[in-house]
Amino acid sequence: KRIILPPGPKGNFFTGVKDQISSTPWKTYVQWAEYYKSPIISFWVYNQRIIVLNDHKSVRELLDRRANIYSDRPKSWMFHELCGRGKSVFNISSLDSRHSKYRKLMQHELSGRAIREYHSLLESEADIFVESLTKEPHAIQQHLRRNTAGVIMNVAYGYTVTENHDPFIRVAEQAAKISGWALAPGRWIVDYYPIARFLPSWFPFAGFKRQGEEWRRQLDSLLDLPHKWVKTQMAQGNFAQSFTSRFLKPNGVDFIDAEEEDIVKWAAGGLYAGASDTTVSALTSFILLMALHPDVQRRAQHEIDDFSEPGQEASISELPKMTYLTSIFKEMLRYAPVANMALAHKVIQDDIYQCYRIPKNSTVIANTWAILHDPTLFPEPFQFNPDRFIDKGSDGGSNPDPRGYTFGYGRRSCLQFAEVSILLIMYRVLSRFQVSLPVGADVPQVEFTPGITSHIKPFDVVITPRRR
Ligand code: HEM
Repeated sequence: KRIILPPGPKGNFFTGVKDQISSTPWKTYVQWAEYYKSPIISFWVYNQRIIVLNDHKSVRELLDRRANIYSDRPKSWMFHELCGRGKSVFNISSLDSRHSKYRKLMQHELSGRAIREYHSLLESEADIFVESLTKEPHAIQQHLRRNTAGVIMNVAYGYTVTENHDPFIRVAEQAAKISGWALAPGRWIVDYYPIARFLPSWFPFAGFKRQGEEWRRQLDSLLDLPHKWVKTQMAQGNFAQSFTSRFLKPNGVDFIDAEEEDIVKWAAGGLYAGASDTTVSALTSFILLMALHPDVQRRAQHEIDDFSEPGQEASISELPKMTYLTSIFKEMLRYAPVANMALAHKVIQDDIYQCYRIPKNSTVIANTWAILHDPTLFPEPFQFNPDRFIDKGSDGGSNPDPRGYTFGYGRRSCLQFAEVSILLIMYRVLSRFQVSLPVGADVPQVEFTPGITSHIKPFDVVITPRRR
């Protein structure tokens, strides 16, 4: 067979197909895949060759099985270089030795058995969440944000968030805002013509350079702030154990290597960035979907009631045994994917897949949304139906587990910690509250926001305490 590039639209000589991509690129890519009769498509955006994988087979084969060459990240010159974020957990090149060091540290602390260490923290933050929701049921978004930040700030720095307008949360939110501006696609000329980075800062068209330098200063100090706080607490002998403290003082001995300390600082910074918006998005979807599907909610509550006596809560380790609750969790991640296209990967050497040539340095995007809405994998994909994950035995069959897609791929995939923290809040909400639409309200259409992290567009729900 002739080895060719995957097919795709040609676009304009200077900008490629930039102007043909809608605000929901995952849908545009599905249309192109259908038009070109190939699940793998390729095109240019400015000077970047993009390859999009729209089916589960190519994603598994390339991003997972060939992870050794498909786990790099494409470079955003504005964010990585000018704003100095190239060392962040999400952006670091897979060829840099830091990449495997970050992953080892994070997996050691936040995957597998290690997660058990955090059960009591998760339980006490969930208690605070239930109490706040009982007092102010209309402020659900604030409580979800507070819960997510409370958990991750404690895990990363041993810092206890005491109020919704906590100063450390403001710091982290400011960093997230600046990152969003610096990463805005198509906004910075230097991302597409990297040679522009050599312009002197005073040059008339070099506003981006001055902006990058200013953001770099701000982001550096936002990253330093919580790290320095932990060090001060440790010096005073008055600190809670955390990801940072454990690595700064392993076995009670002071850490002295500046490079290793820098690695810990960046890894801890990555935890908040990874956890905050994603967890809030998943839990918001959960609340809205429960209001829209009272039958699903009722069935989950029956299951929960069978597991624990009235007035008692099941422990975290019992949650995975609740098969219907777990099915709701999977269906919510499938129906309303938090990250429709994960994060972009980059391939570091020329490769061949089927009859296609995948050139070195291409940006490779997994269209997670397309896979999770593929009717051959998930029949009636636009229906919210947790039953699809209940094992129906040899004749019924069930749909594949969406967690294999929604948390990303290969050597860039997410940490397991996300799962347990979300499942616990789902359980507590169903056990203690009733979620419904306001009386007499029309059933709203489910719509999604665009962006790297997608949310269901909010609508009014009523949350009332539930008696068991
Ligand atoms: C619903 C919740 C979450 C979802 C859907 C989610 C999804 C993702 C996705 C799609 C990626 C990118 C994978 C790729 O590039 O292939 C990722 C990476 C990552 N996530 Fe999550 N995430 C969630 C929660 C969390 C939480 C709670 C944490 C921290 C405790 C976290 C930390 C990370 C980290 C550190 C990475 C690393 C990436 C890298 O090596 O580049 N995430 N996640």
